[in-house]
Formats: sequence, structure tokens, C-alpha cells
Amino acid sequence: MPPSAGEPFGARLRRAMDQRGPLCVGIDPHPELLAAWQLPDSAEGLARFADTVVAALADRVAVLKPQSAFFERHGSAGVAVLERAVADARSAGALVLLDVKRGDIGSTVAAYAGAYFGEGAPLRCDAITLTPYLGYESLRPALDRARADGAGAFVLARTSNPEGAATQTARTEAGVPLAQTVLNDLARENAGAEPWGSFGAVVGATAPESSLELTINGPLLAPGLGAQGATADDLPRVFGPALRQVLPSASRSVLRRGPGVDGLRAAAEWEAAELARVLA
Ligand SMILES: O=C(O)c1cc(=O)[nH]c(=O)n1[C@@H]1O[C@H](COP(=O)(O)O)[C@@H](O)[C@H]1O
Repeated sequence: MPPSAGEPFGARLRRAMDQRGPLCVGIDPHPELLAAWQLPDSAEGLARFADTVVAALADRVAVLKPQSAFFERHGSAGVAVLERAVADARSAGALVLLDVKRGDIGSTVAAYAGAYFGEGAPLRCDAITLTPYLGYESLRPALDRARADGAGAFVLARTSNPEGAATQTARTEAGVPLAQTVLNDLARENAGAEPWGSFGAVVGATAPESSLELTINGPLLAPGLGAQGATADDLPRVFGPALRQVLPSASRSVLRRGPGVDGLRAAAEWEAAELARVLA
């Protein structure tokens, strides 16, 4: 494996969260949002949408999280917009977590990893989302490639959508909830890393229970703030003593305040202030 390309993602993320606050804002150009922003539902509309969010927020929030699906639906032209948005957001100072939720057999995961990690990767970013339900170890090529590139990954454990519970809280033969097995794998992945590891878990802020053991020595991405109904006040209940590890994420609730840069900034500032109040 080549030597690490730079400071590990975990260290860079911890610093960004400490300096800028822990908010992650999604770049999710839903057709309804494009319409509300009076933009065409086209690659050109996507580009103007993404440029505006990057200009408004990349110099102030810790993490921007583009959702690949909204770009892919416009085919190669949309993916080209995504490539530029990822690069622009990183140049402007945000860490970019690309939400692609990849997962497959290992040899295919290796091919996916080539798109996101390493010198010259077309969508090189700071981290991606991964789905472990083909088996955590099937993700190994992406985890190793991310580590070698000083990047990271967030692996789905307990997702924010109501349909996730049936699978994710099901118990293995050993009686352990499936989501907990993912968290345990991540704890092993991050063992010994300081200030923490580069491999996070996704645990929705909407999850009703706090029975999972969340000490993975890594970040916990918590989508579900805003449009899916969670608020900052839910975080202590869901995350308990792991609250300082949490990277809460909101997309539509912030994006609906566009297309003005000031509206987007005000929405992100309001959410950041809510988080600061709860974390204090
Ligand atoms: O990995 C994610 O980001 C994710 C995981 C999860 O459990 N739930 C979840 O909503 N997401 C993503 O987070 C974003 C949530 O968007 P809003 O509901 O508009 O804030 C979407 O892009 C989802 O795909």
C-alpha cells in the first residue's frame, strides 16, 4: 500500500469541527428546489445551484455533503457538474463528504474506490458513504484506499429512514443487532487512532433509541435534521455520551432558504447555533 498522502481525514475533520462547529450541510439539488430557486432542471441548473451553495458555505461549515443521485440523474453532464462542485468546495476550504452509499463484492468496491480516492481520481473527495450490508469486509478495498489517500468513509449503521429499522436492528445468531456489528467493526478500524479515526458511522438523528454502543473512536454522521423531523434537541437522547463525536447533517432545511447566499448562510448559522446550545 502506498504511504498516506497526507494528514488523515479523521484529524482534519476533528479540527474542522472544532474550528467551524460540527454542522454538515448537504448539496441535494432536488427538482423541487431547482424550481423554487427558479433554475432549470438541467445540468446548467445544477451547476448554478451547486456554485451558489459552495460560494455561500464552503468557507464556513466543516463539511459539505453532495448527494450524487441528484447529479447522476442528469447523466454525464450532471456528473461533470458534481466533479467540479467537489473540487471547488475543497478548494474553498470545506471537507467534502460525497454521499454515494457504495457497497458491492470486494472486487467491484475496489473499482468504485478508484473513482473517489487517490491522485487523479475524477471525484477525489475527503470521504464517501458506504453501505456494509454485503458484509463489512467487502468494503475493505475502499477502506484501504481511503486510508492510503488520507481520506475516510462513513459506513451506514442505523439510518434515518423508518424502513431501516427492520434490517438494522435485527439480531445476529450471537444476539447482536446488525447495526451494532457495524459499529464494532468501525471501532476496530479506528483502534489507536488519534485524535480519532477516519472511519465514521451513519446513525440517523431520527433514531428513536439510544441502545447502541457508539464509542467507535470516530465520527458519527447524523442525517435527519430538519426535513426528516429531527432537531438539535434530539441529539443528546440519541447519542448520549457520544455527543461530541456527532456530525449532524441537514440538506433541504438549509437549501430551502436559497437561492440567496445570505439566506443559506442564515439557515446554516441558525442550525449551528442550535447545535452549539445543545452541545454546550
Ligand atoms: O448517508 C446519508 O447522508 C444519509 C443517511 C441516512 O441514514 N439518511 C439520510 O437521509 N442520508 C442522506 O442525507 C440527506 C438528508 O437530506 P434532508 O432530509 O433533506 O436533510 C439525503 O441526501 C440522504 O440521502
